[in-house]
Amino acid sequence: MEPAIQDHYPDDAAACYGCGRLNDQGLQLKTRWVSDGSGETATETESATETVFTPRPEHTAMPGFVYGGLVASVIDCSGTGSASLAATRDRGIDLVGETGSDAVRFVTGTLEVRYQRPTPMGPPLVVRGRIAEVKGRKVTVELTMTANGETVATGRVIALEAPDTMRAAG
Ligand SMILES: CCCCCCCC/C=C\CCCCCCCC(=O)SCCNC(=O)CCNC(=O)[C@H](O)C(C)(C)COP(=O)(O)OP(=O)(O)OC[C@H]1O[C@@H](n2cnc3c(N)ncnc32)[C@H](O)[C@@H]1OP(=O)(O)O
Repeated sequence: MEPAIQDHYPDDAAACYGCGRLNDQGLQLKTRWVSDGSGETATETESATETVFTPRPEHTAMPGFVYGGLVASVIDCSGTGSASLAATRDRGIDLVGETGSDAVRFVTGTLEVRYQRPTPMGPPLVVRGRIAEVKGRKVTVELTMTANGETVATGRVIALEAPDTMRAAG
């Protein structure tokens, strides 16, 4: 399995509620390139990322259905994680070891979510991300969330490379 980008954020960038590996109360989302099964990472044009999360009872909107804010959170960090994967690969950085500090870090500039149908509570939510554009410090990612194979939400994240001043503030 491909490494999760969030396992390669340095400790001072690993507290995010959505995807920080050091946030015990958080969702601890993990985002990876989808490998094509051949052991090779897919090529630029066909590559996609994947983030999988199974909602918990406290993520309920109404009995049987997932809260939309949780859906947005999962799409959000899938987007920033995908942006980080893309920029890290573009710069030729290898992700090494179990945890590390080798990922390029991104924050959310814009988050758009379109709720296509009610999201059922129970099955894993699978988010596929496609890198639409890499432009300097800005990466645009288009995302689709499915549950039981049906699309429940689509989204777009414009992610910006985190300025050093943000890290100091954290
Ligand atoms: C907030 C604290 C975070 C601490 C992070 C510590 C470091 C660790 C980092 C990562 C670890 C993992 C964390 C995952 C995070 C999960 C998701 C979140 O919850 S993030 C929190 C919510 N987001 C914010 O609070 C951003 C608040 N906004 C800002 O700080 C700035 O607006 C920022 C950094 C996003 C952009 O400011 P500029 O000064 O870098 O950007 P300019 O140089 O003006 O523009 C560059 C290009 O980007 C576009 N751009 C700028 N802001 C945009 C925006 N908000 N939406 C879309 N495009 C934007 C511009 O139009 C320009 O595009 P053209 O090159 O002309 O094509």
